[in-house]
Amino acid sequence: MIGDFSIHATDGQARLGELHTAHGIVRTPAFMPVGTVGTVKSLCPQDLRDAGSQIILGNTYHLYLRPGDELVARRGGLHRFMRWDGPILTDSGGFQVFSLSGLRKLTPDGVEFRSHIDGSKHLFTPEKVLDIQRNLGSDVMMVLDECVPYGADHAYTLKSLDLTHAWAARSRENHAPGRNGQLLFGIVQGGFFKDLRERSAEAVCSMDFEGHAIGGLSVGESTAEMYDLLAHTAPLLPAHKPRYLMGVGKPLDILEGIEHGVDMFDCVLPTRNARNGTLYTSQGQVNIKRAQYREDDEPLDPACSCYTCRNFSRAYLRHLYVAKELLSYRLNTIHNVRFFLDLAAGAREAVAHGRFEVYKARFREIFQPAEA
Ligand SMILES: Cc1ccc(CCc2c3nc[nH]c3cc3c(=O)[nH]c(N)nc23)cc1
Ligand SMILES: [Zn+2]
Repeated sequence: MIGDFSIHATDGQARLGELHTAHGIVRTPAFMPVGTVGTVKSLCPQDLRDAGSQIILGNTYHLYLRPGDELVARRGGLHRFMRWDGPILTDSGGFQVFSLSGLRKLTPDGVEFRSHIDGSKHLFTPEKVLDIQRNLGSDVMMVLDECVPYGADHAYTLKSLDLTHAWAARSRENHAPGRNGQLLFGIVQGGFFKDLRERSAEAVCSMDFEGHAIGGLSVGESTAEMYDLLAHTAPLLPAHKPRYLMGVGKPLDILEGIEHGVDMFDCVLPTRNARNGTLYTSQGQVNIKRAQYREDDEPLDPACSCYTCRNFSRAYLRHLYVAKELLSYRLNTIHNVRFFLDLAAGAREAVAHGRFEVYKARFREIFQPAEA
């Protein structure tokens, strides 16, 4: 049934699961490529399918401002508009307001902000952002929350929880479980305070959401801080529902999350870094602009079977990047998205066979080789 989450194997806290959505089953642990204005930059839907994408992220904030969620609804919803027939998860937009919009104001009713496109004034309330996500036709919707800025003190973070929890309750009230097959996930906040993380998990996980996200991480903190709060917070979320770690992360961060029982991940790294020539391979990171690749006939990653690695040399990829050719974006993004999707697919395989620890250790060797 839509919304069902079943666990098929476990390996320590790591689990192999399946989330049933209106547009298909998501096998977890899953990596979700980040789409912004109705596209995963430079990729077409077929590229996404070829790379193994199951579920992609759509951006509520951007689509609301342009072309408008009501226009998308009139065009049949985001799936039809962008020709992606798999599951789509959309964020509530509050986080994007704080990272993109200049003028914004937090009020008990919602977030007031000015469009970064034309300066027009807008108000995101818990109910409004659900109307937008319903218009987009998202399969998994997120509640409006306040992502507390890194470094906020205990008092501010505590006060912010009152708002975030009140908004979560209003969101659940506004969208009944199973409505139109669109799932609603709650978001746990609490900053970097373990007592507030417990308080938020207690409050949010008692509101009968179909899944729970860990918010407020990947906001500029150190890896050690992120891992510490992750280890503390993940087990507080009910094990029988999907756990989504928002905005995470680098390959090793995703594996750390899986080890602690997280099921869903999103990160802009594969797409953003593809555009600045930072490529992820089975031999570590490759900065394709480096002179050492000028005459390198080898594929970017001999262990990768993506279109880019099957057809082009590092020399050609470097040339495209240096020449600022549009094809550079596309070939680099095809590879990086495939790398992150293969990382998740390999993790599912490893958990299924009780070999996750070895799998994680292999990647640590690649991306964080032990000091020689
Ligand atoms: C299209 C899209 C882009 C990005 C996201 C996740 C964006 C994101 C975070 N990214 C890094 N850290 C993050 C924390 C939060 C958070 O606490 N709350 C919300 N609602 N989103 C977050 C979702 C969808
Ligand atoms: Zn490749």
